[in-house]
Amino acid sequence: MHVAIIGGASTIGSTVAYTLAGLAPTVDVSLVDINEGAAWAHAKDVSHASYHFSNAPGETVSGDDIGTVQSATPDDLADLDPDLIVFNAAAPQPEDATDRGARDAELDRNLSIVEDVAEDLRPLDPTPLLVVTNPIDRLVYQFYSLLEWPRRCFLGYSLSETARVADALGSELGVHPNDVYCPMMGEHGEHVVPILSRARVGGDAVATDDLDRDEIREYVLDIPFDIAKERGVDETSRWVTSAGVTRVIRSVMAGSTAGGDDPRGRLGEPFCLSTPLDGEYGFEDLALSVPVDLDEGGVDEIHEWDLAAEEADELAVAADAVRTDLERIGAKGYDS
Ligand SMILES: NC(=O)c1ccc[n+]([C@@H]2O[C@H](COP(=O)([O-])OP(=O)(O)OC[C@H]3O[C@@H](n4cnc5c(N)ncnc54)[C@H](O)[C@@H]3O)[C@@H](O)[C@H]2O)c1
Ligand SMILES: O=C(O)C[C@H](O)C(=O)O
Repeated sequence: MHVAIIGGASTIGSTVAYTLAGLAPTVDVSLVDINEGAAWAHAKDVSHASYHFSNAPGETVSGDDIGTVQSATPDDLADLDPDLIVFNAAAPQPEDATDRGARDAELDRNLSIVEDVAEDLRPLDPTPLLVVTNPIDRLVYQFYSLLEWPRRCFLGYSLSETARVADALGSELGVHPNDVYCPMMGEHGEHVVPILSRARVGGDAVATDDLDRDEIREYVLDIPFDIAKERGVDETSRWVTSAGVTRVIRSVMAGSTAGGDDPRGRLGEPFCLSTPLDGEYGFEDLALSVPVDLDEGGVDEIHEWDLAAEEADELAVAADAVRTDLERIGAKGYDS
C-alpha cells in the first residue's frame, strides 16, 4: 500500500510516517508538503528510523518488503498514484489556540488550503481521503463537494475521542482503559456524542446508570487542550492522533485483504469516522462521525444503530452545528 500524507512535514503528518514505519513497515509513504525541505528532512529521518525498527528482535520484514519513505510536492500527486491519502495540511495556528474553540477557528484559515489541494487531487482517480485537519466534519464535506468522488472515499479522523473516553470510563469503572469500548459519534468537537448505550468492557455491556455523562464528555473535550496548553500549539495531540490514523490505515489494509486480520481490531467492534451522510440517521448534505467498516475503497458500510433518546437528540444538535457552518461558507447544497 502507498499512503500519501499531504501536509507531510507537519507535526501530525511526520509522526504518522514514523508510526507507520514501526507498526506497518511494508507501507510506502510519501510526505507531500509545500515546505519541500522539511518534508525531505522528515522522510530521511524516518527512513533511518525504519532501519532500527526492522532490525529489532523478533522482526521479520526485511529488504525489498520494507516500505519506502520519500518526500514530494503537491505537483507530484498525480504521478504518485497513492492507494490512500491523509490530509493534514493546515495554516499555522496562533500561539493562543489552546482552548476548545480552536478547532472551529481553523475553518476559515484552512478552507483555501482545501480548495488548493482539491485542485491538486483532481487528476487522480477516486482514492480514500482521510481528513485530519480541523474542523474535520466541515472539511470532509467540502472535499466531497469539490472533488465529487464517491462519498465512500471521504473519511474524517475523530478516533482520538474513543481513546479519551476509554480513559475516563476506565477510571470510573476501575478497569484498564485499553479494554473499554465506547464509540463516539457526532462532531469532532463540542458536539461529540458518547454512545454509552453501546459501551463494553471485555465484550460485556457496561451499566451506565451511575455514570455522569456530562462529566465524561467534559473530560473528553478538555483533555487535548489541557495537553496543548502544556506543550504549545506546535505539539497538538501527536501521539494519540498518529496511533489512531495508523490504526485506520491498518483497518483499510485488513479490510482489503481476504482472510486477513479483523479490520475492527482486538475489540472486534466498529469505530466511528466522519463521512458524508445521505439519509443515514436522518441526515444528508453534511458529514458527521458514524460507525463504519472500511475496505480499500474507504467506507464499506455505515452501521445504523438504534440510539438512546438522548444520544439521538445530541446527534441532531451536532448536525445543526455542522449545517450552520456549511451554510455560512456556502458549501455545495447550501447556496443561497
Ligand atoms: N482530527 C484530529 O484528531 C486532529 C488531531 C491533531 C491535529 N489535528 C489538526 O491537524 C492539522 C495539522 O496540525 P499540525 O500541528 O500537524 O500542523 P503543522 O502546523 O505542524 O503543519 C501544517 C503543514 O501543512 C503544510 N501545508 C500548508 N498548506 C499546504 C498545501 N497547500 N499543500 C501541502 N502542504 C501544506 C505546511 O507546510 C505544514 O508543514 C490542524 O488542523 C490540527 O487542528 C487534528
Ligand atoms: O488540534 C487539536 O489539538 C485537537 C485535535 O482535534 C484533537 O482532538 O486532538
